[in-house]
Amino acid sequence: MPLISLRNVSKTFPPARRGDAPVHAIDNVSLDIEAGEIYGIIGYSGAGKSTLVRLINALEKATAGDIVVDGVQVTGVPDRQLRRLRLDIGMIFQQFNLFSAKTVWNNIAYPLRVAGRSRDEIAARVTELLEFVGLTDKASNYPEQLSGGQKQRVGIARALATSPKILLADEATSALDPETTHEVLRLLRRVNEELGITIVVITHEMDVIQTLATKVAVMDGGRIVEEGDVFDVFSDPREASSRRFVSTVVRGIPSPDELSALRERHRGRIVTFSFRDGDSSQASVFVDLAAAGIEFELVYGGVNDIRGRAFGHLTLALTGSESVIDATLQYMDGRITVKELA
Ligand SMILES: Nc1ncnc2c1ncn2[C@@H]1O[C@H](COP(=O)(O)OP(=O)(O)OP(=O)(O)O)[C@@H](O)[C@H]1O
Repeated sequence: MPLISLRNVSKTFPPARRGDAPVHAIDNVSLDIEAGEIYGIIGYSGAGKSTLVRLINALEKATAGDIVVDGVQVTGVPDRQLRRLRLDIGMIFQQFNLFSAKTVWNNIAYPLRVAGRSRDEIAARVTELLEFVGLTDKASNYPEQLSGGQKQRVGIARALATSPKILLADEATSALDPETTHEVLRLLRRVNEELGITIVVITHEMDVIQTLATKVAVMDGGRIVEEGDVFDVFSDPREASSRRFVSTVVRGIPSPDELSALRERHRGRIVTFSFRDGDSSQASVFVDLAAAGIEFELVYGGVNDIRGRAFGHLTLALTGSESVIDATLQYMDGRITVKELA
């Protein structure tokens, strides 16, 4: 059974002013997230990502549909049961949301105090968490004395305090520079691998999904337009909005404008060779072309790696005898995908 399951869930906000239309923030979304996954939700601002997550931890009530988290029906449960459910779900935020007047220690201890744990229990747990996030020496510092990356590590420790099964990360790295982002992503991966916690990552940054997630859903206008294994969505995005996101981190097939710029700078026929894990190696492209005596120049594209699986689109300018090029491309097509750009 999935750890998080949404069936035909919708959330409509009433209009802000009389006469305005209601906002369909979530529109008939169905989604399953299995225990142990790192599940990415990507989409532009306003796509409905935060609302989706707020529905999962019951900060918002769905207008329609069913949400089940860890076997508990979230929709329509009494408040007492919701409090228990929320202990099962930790959350981290873009702006960290730490208590500025509390030390690092007290920030992390806070949810344990709220949950009524004993002093000894709190001391042992906070010590353990500080060690896990590498901030033992900062226990008595205040948030303003920390860097952004350190603040987010405190946020993660606080979110983990009550040993939740699920961690929701809402744009958790969007306020951080690229290097600090990678440090936080590495920590999140440890949270998943070492503690077995299921993570739902909301972001508009495709590279966060590429380095962290195992599964991804692409949201647009309150709907999930594409969903699947990160490798599949990155290597072969089917929907236009997924293709736009993927193109921010993967150089695919050149756009018409890029193609005319390439034609100005390069002689020959412009051909894209696309390959995915499991296809015969991309090295064979160069071997086959060289064997046929065709000259080639790599003009666009690259090879991508997602968790050890490779895919890419290599666009080459080919020069040589027309008939030899035709025959060679025909021979190569089928073994890998060959597309001559018009
Ligand atoms: N409390 C609310 N009342 C009215 N409308 C809301 C409310 N919360 C969200 N919305 C609307 O719902 C839509 C989805 O918003 P949401 O914040 O979920 O998107 P998002 O993908 O998380 O965007 P962002 O990345 O900017 O946070 C938007 O049109 C937003 O204006």
